[in-house]
Amino acid sequence: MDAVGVAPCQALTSLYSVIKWPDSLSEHPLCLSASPLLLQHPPLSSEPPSLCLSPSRVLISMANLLLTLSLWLLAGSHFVRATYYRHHRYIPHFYRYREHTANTDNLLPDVSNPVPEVTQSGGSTNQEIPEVFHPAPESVHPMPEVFHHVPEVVHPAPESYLPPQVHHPAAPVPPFSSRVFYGIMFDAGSTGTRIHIYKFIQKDPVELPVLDSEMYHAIKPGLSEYKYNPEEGGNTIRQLLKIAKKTVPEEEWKRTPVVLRATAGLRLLTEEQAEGILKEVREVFEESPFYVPINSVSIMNGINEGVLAWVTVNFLTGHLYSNTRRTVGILDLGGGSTQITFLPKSKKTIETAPSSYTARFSLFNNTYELYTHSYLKNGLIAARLATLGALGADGLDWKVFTSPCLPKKYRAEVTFGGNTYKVSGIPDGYAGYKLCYYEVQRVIKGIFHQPYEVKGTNVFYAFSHYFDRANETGLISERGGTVEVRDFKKKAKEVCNKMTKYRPISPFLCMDMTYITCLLKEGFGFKDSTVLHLAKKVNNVETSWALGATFDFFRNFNIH
Ligand SMILES: Nc1nc2c(ncn2[C@@H]2O[C@H](COP(=O)(O)OP(=O)(O)O)[C@@H](O)[C@H]2O)c(=O)[nH]1
Repeated sequence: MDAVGVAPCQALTSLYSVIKWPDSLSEHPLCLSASPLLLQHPPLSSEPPSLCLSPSRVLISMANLLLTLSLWLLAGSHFVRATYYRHHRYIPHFYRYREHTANTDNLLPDVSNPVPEVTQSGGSTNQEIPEVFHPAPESVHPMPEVFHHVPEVVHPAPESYLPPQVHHPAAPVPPFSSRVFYGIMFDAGSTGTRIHIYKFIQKDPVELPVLDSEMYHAIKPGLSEYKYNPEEGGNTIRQLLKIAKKTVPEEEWKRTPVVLRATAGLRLLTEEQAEGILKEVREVFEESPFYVPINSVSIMNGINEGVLAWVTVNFLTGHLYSNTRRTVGILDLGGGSTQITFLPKSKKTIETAPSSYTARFSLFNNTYELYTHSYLKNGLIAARLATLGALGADGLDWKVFTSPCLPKKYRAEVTFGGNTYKVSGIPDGYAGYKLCYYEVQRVIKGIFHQPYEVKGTNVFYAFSHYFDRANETGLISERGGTVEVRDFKKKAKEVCNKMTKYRPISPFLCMDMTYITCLLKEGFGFKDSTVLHLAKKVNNVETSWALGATFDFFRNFNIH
């Protein structure tokens, strides 16, 4: 024992000499039986294989043991600390360590943190609704909460996608485990009601969902035709909901929002008539198995109609959130109203526009100020009636409205907005492009504002009736294409001067093509050489405000 345990402590004897041990301990030796293991070792002395120490030696040994232990502990702690700093001396590790501490304590990010706003808004506003859309290029929008990658199916372009803020706290929350969710948007237009069922995929819980596909179906006539019979109108919605039930898997119904936005058709009705229809739609929605959010059924204003169509088209063409901020303008020719929307390159465009012709909204952390306007009663069908002098002439059931834009022998009844009008060509008079142009001019002149920039290099996408008429007259195929404004004029002349040939397509073709020509040239002020991209779909998704409205539902763009 001396050699093994006590000897190393000899140097510390002076330390122990100051300790006064109790007398009793100094009189009785303490014995520890040697374990079998110890017995295997050769004895260090001739003493028996047990360890007996006098009390004073026991005390000294215990003190030595304690001292040895504390020395080892002291050395150990120095070693550990030295190892820790060696390991964490690199700045990134150090910061990581600090961040971890902050998170553990549930602290808010430091005020000086360069990204707290995004982090906070992403965290608080998007808890309930999935942000639908794109991945932004990292260099520009590193915050995943804000943007999304463009769905591959829909967007071959590398640009990113949208993300507004959620203003629907009551909406159901797809859990992160769910990889697919849906949104149903009804477009209640003046000439028909359409259902758009969007399927989104949450590919990664960190990334924002992406648009996977769209199911589209249309039904005629529009809800405004049911102003005297809202229940019948409700039945058209029921029919379209059946398609939704077939498209959306049953287990998703309860959390799939169903929304309807009405446009010009309902805007043109009296408040009472429109409300009667909307109330009926709400009831139909309530009896459906889908999620019915607050404000799920309403009339959309013209500004939103233009802006949300712009969002759709720029999303589908990959222009949203691109580094260049290059975007395309949109031209939408509905039945009751027509919209023009674009992002001006020149400040003068906004400065010279009436204040109600501009709209601001936020998207991808950017604020856009667009030139946008919706001309009510200047949609293609409303314009037909206006050209004939029939629009608003309710109660004149006996009157036949005539026009040189119609085939001379044509006679028919036309229904729009729940009213029926008798129309005809001029049997003994003249018909043709020039006379027709003169007639349609009256519907446009003095009404349209020509934006400062429209004669410039902006690229415009035109759809709805622009597409339909260009397709019917052979200007473009079903797949779409580009035309110059002068192509509409050329084709209008041809159609008007050969009315018999084109009558089977539509007796209104001359009037429609002439109206489109006049609208583009004298209404908006486009040059003959302006190139228009005509598209019904882009990447298999309908070019309509409906997709933009779905995004706006999930994340409020705050359009104002
Ligand atoms: N393919 C397609 N065409 C549409 C869609 N929405 C509107 N349209 C076209 O636009 C035309 C008139 O739109 P409508 O909504 O009735 O007119 P509005 O009420 O004045 O906006 C329709 O006849 C269609 O040709 C859509 O989602 N897909």
